[in-house]
Amino acid sequence: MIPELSSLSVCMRDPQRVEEIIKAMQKAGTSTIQVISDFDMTLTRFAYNGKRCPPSHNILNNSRLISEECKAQLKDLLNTYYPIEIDSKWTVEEKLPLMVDWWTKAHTGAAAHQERPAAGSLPAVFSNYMDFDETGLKSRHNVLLVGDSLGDLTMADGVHSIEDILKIGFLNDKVEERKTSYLNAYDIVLVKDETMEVPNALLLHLTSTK
Ligand SMILES: Nc1ccn([C@@H]2O[C@H](COP(=O)(O)O)[C@@H](O)[C@H]2O)c(=O)n1
Repeated sequence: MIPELSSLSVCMRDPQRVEEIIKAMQKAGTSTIQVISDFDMTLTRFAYNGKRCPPSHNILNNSRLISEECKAQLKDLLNTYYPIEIDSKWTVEEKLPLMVDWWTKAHTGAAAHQERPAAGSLPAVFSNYMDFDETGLKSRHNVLLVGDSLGDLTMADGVHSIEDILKIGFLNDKVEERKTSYLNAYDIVLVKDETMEVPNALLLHLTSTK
Protein backbone atom coordinates (compact mmCIF):
# COMPACT_ATOMS: atom_id res chain seq x y z
CA MET A 1 0.00 0.00 0.00
CA ILE A 2 1.32 3.48 -0.73
CA PRO A 3 2.46 5.31 2.46
CA GLU A 4 0.05 8.27 2.05
CA LEU A 5 -2.90 5.90 2.50
CA SER A 6 -1.93 5.17 6.08
CA SER A 7 -2.49 8.81 7.10
CA LEU A 8 -5.13 9.41 9.80
CA SER A 9 -7.22 11.51 7.43
CA VAL A 10 -7.66 8.56 5.04
CA CYS A 11 -10.70 6.32 5.61
CA MET A 12 -11.59 3.25 3.58
CA ARG A 13 -14.55 0.90 3.79
CA ASP A 14 -12.55 -1.91 2.15
CA PRO A 15 -8.76 -1.27 2.07
CA GLN A 16 -8.10 -4.63 0.44
CA ARG A 17 -10.39 -3.78 -2.48
CA VAL A 18 -8.62 -0.41 -2.84
CA GLU A 19 -5.29 -2.22 -3.01
CA GLU A 20 -6.65 -4.61 -5.67
CA ILE A 21 -7.90 -1.72 -7.82
CA ILE A 22 -4.58 0.14 -7.51
CA LYS A 23 -2.60 -2.98 -8.46
CA ALA A 24 -4.85 -3.71 -11.45
CA MET A 25 -4.60 -0.11 -12.68
CA GLN A 26 -0.86 -0.02 -12.25
CA LYS A 27 -0.52 -3.28 -14.16
CA ALA A 28 -2.68 -1.93 -16.99
CA GLY A 29 -0.32 1.03 -17.34
CA THR A 30 -0.32 4.82 -17.62
CA SER A 31 -1.86 4.88 -21.09
CA THR A 32 -5.10 3.35 -19.76
CA ILE A 33 -5.72 5.92 -17.02
CA GLN A 34 -7.88 9.02 -17.12
CA VAL A 35 -8.51 11.41 -14.22
CA ILE A 36 -11.97 12.89 -13.79
CA SER A 37 -12.01 15.54 -11.12
CA ASP A 38 -14.39 18.08 -9.65
CA PHE A 39 -12.97 21.59 -9.26
CA ASP A 40 -14.15 23.62 -6.24
CA MET A 41 -13.17 22.15 -2.88
CA THR A 42 -11.47 19.25 -4.66
CA LEU A 43 -8.69 20.63 -6.86
CA THR A 44 -9.02 23.79 -4.79
CA ARG A 45 -8.81 23.68 -1.00
CA PHE A 46 -11.83 23.76 1.30
CA ALA A 47 -9.77 25.30 4.08
CA TYR A 48 -6.23 26.50 4.65
CA ASN A 49 -4.77 26.77 8.14
CA GLY A 50 -8.26 26.16 9.50
CA LYS A 51 -9.79 29.05 7.51
CA ARG A 52 -12.47 28.38 4.88
CA CYS A 53 -11.34 29.07 1.28
CA PRO A 54 -13.75 30.65 -1.22
CA PRO A 55 -15.30 28.63 -4.11
CA SER A 56 -15.12 30.01 -7.67
CA HIS A 57 -18.43 31.82 -7.27
CA ASN A 58 -16.84 33.98 -4.62
CA ILE A 59 -14.74 35.58 -7.32
CA LEU A 60 -18.00 37.41 -8.08
CA ASN A 61 -18.65 38.18 -4.41
CA ASN A 62 -15.24 39.80 -4.14
CA SER A 63 -15.37 41.61 -7.47
CA ARG A 64 -15.53 45.39 -7.75
CA LEU A 65 -17.76 44.84 -10.80
CA ILE A 66 -20.59 43.50 -8.64
CA SER A 67 -22.79 45.91 -6.71
CA GLU A 68 -23.10 45.73 -2.91
CA GLU A 69 -26.79 44.89 -3.31
CA CYS A 70 -25.94 41.89 -5.48
CA LYS A 71 -23.18 40.75 -3.10
CA ALA A 72 -25.77 40.72 -0.30
CA GLN A 73 -28.10 38.65 -2.50
CA LEU A 74 -25.32 36.16 -3.28
CA LYS A 75 -24.60 35.87 0.44
CA ASP A 76 -28.28 35.22 1.19
CA LEU A 77 -28.35 32.54 -1.50
CA LEU A 78 -25.26 30.90 0.00
CA ASN A 79 -26.84 30.94 3.47
CA THR A 80 -30.01 29.36 2.06
CA TYR A 81 -28.61 26.74 -0.27
CA TYR A 82 -25.24 25.65 1.19
CA PRO A 83 -26.88 24.03 4.26
CA ILE A 84 -29.06 22.03 1.84
CA GLU A 85 -26.00 21.05 -0.25
CA ILE A 86 -24.33 19.44 2.77
CA ASP A 87 -27.47 18.09 4.48
CA SER A 88 -27.26 14.29 4.60
CA LYS A 89 -31.05 13.97 4.99
CA TRP A 90 -31.62 15.05 1.36
CA THR A 91 -30.87 12.70 -1.54
CA VAL A 92 -28.73 13.80 -4.50
CA GLU A 93 -31.87 13.71 -6.67
CA GLU A 94 -33.74 15.98 -4.25
CA LYS A 95 -30.84 18.42 -4.00
CA LEU A 96 -30.08 18.72 -7.71
CA PRO A 97 -32.98 21.00 -8.78
CA LEU A 98 -32.31 23.22 -5.76
CA MET A 99 -28.63 23.52 -6.64
CA VAL A 100 -29.64 24.45 -10.19
CA ASP A 101 -31.96 27.11 -8.69
CA TRP A 102 -28.98 28.41 -6.68
CA TRP A 103 -26.68 28.76 -9.69
CA THR A 104 -29.46 30.21 -11.85
CA LYS A 105 -30.43 32.85 -9.26
CA ALA A 106 -26.77 33.70 -8.58
CA HIS A 107 -25.89 33.99 -12.28
CA THR A 108 -29.02 35.95 -13.19
CA GLY A 109 -28.52 38.30 -10.24
CA ALA A 110 -24.84 38.85 -10.99
CA ALA A 111 -25.49 39.46 -14.68
CA ALA A 112 -28.23 41.98 -13.90
CA HIS A 113 -26.28 43.90 -11.26
CA GLN A 114 -22.77 43.99 -12.61
CA GLU A 115 -21.27 47.39 -13.18
CA ARG A 116 -19.72 47.87 -16.59
CA PRO A 117 -15.96 48.48 -16.23
CA ALA A 118 -14.32 51.56 -17.79
CA ALA A 119 -12.88 49.22 -20.65
CA GLY A 120 -16.47 48.35 -21.51
CA SER A 121 -16.10 44.57 -21.61
CA LEU A 122 -17.62 42.30 -19.00
CA PRO A 123 -15.90 39.23 -17.51
CA ALA A 124 -16.86 35.88 -18.95
CA VAL A 125 -16.70 32.60 -17.05
CA PHE A 126 -16.37 29.27 -18.83
CA SER A 127 -16.78 25.95 -17.12
CA ASN A 128 -17.08 22.28 -18.00
CA TYR A 129 -15.27 22.86 -21.26
CA MET A 130 -13.62 19.74 -22.70
CA ASP A 131 -10.71 19.92 -25.07
CA PHE A 132 -9.77 16.57 -26.63
CA ASP A 133 -6.67 15.97 -28.69
CA GLU A 134 -6.65 13.71 -31.75
CA THR A 135 -6.17 10.56 -29.65
CA GLY A 136 -9.18 11.34 -27.45
CA LEU A 137 -9.73 9.22 -24.34
CA LYS A 138 -11.20 6.12 -25.99
CA SER A 139 -8.46 3.75 -24.88
CA ARG A 140 -8.38 4.94 -21.26
CA HIS A 141 -10.58 2.43 -19.48
CA ASN A 142 -9.31 3.03 -15.96
CA VAL A 143 -10.66 6.02 -14.08
CA LEU A 144 -9.40 7.94 -11.08
CA LEU A 145 -12.45 9.93 -9.98
CA VAL A 146 -11.96 12.74 -7.44
CA GLY A 147 -14.83 14.74 -5.94
CA ASP A 148 -16.26 16.30 -2.81
CA SER A 149 -19.98 15.64 -3.04
CA LEU A 150 -22.11 12.57 -3.59
CA GLY A 151 -23.30 14.22 -6.81
CA ASP A 152 -19.74 14.05 -8.15
CA LEU A 153 -19.98 10.24 -8.23
CA THR A 154 -21.83 10.44 -11.55
CA MET A 155 -18.96 12.28 -13.27
CA ALA A 156 -17.74 9.11 -14.99
CA ASP A 157 -21.21 7.97 -16.10
CA GLY A 158 -20.51 8.73 -19.75
CA VAL A 159 -17.28 6.73 -19.91
CA HIS A 160 -17.62 3.60 -22.04
CA SER A 161 -16.40 0.20 -20.91
CA ILE A 162 -14.74 1.13 -17.64
CA GLU A 163 -12.37 -1.57 -16.46
CA ASP A 164 -11.54 -0.21 -13.02
CA ILE A 165 -12.55 2.94 -11.23
CA LEU A 166 -11.07 4.31 -8.02
CA LYS A 167 -13.28 6.92 -6.36
CA ILE A 168 -11.66 9.41 -4.00
CA GLY A 169 -13.88 11.79 -2.04
CA PHE A 170 -12.99 14.81 0.08
CA LEU A 171 -15.28 14.97 3.11
CA ASN A 172 -14.82 18.60 4.06
CA ASP A 173 -17.80 19.53 6.19
CA LYS A 174 -20.37 17.84 8.52
CA VAL A 175 -17.95 14.95 8.84
CA GLU A 176 -19.66 12.76 11.45
CA GLU A 177 -23.09 13.21 9.88
CA ARG A 178 -21.93 12.25 6.38
CA LYS A 179 -19.08 9.81 7.00
CA THR A 180 -21.09 6.61 6.53
CA SER A 181 -22.67 7.71 3.26
CA TYR A 182 -19.27 8.84 1.92
CA LEU A 183 -17.63 5.56 2.96
CA ASN A 184 -20.40 3.64 1.20
CA ALA A 185 -20.01 5.66 -1.97
CA TYR A 186 -16.27 6.45 -2.28
CA ASP A 187 -13.41 3.90 -2.13
CA ILE A 188 -11.17 6.40 -0.33
CA VAL A 189 -12.56 9.17 1.86
CA LEU A 190 -10.26 12.05 2.83
CA VAL A 191 -11.52 13.62 6.02
CA LYS A 192 -10.79 17.33 6.45
CA ASP A 193 -7.73 16.92 4.30
CA GLU A 194 -6.55 20.33 3.12
CA THR A 195 -4.25 18.96 0.44
CA MET A 196 -4.27 16.98 -2.79
CA GLU A 197 -1.49 14.82 -1.33
CA VAL A 198 -3.32 11.48 -1.55
CA PRO A 199 -4.78 11.88 -5.08
CA ASN A 200 -1.40 13.18 -6.31
CA ALA A 201 0.53 10.35 -4.63
CA LEU A 202 -1.87 7.81 -6.10
CA LEU A 203 -1.51 9.26 -9.57
CA LEU A 204 2.26 9.21 -9.24
CA HIS A 205 2.11 5.62 -8.01
CA LEU A 206 -0.21 4.54 -10.85
CA THR A 207 1.90 6.15 -13.53
CA SER A 208 5.30 5.17 -12.21
CA THR A 209 7.12 2.48 -14.15
CA LYS A 210 8.43 -0.32 -12.03
N1 LIG B 1 -23.97 30.31 -6.62
C1 LIG B 1 -23.16 29.42 -6.04
C2 LIG B 1 -23.16 28.09 -6.41
C3 LIG B 1 -22.30 27.19 -5.79
N2 LIG B 1 -21.46 27.65 -4.84
C4 LIG B 1 -20.51 26.73 -4.19
O1 LIG B 1 -19.57 26.36 -5.18
C5 LIG B 1 -19.24 25.00 -5.07
C6 LIG B 1 -19.17 24.42 -6.43
O2 LIG B 1 -18.64 23.18 -6.22
P1 LIG B 1 -18.55 22.04 -7.30
O3 LIG B 1 -18.33 20.83 -6.45
O4 LIG B 1 -19.84 22.02 -8.06
O5 LIG B 1 -17.36 22.38 -8.15
C7 LIG B 1 -20.35 24.31 -4.28
O6 LIG B 1 -19.75 23.50 -3.30
C8 LIG B 1 -21.14 25.46 -3.66
O7 LIG B 1 -21.02 25.42 -2.27
C9 LIG B 1 -21.45 28.97 -4.48
O8 LIG B 1 -20.66 29.37 -3.60
N3 LIG B 1 -22.31 29.85 -5.09
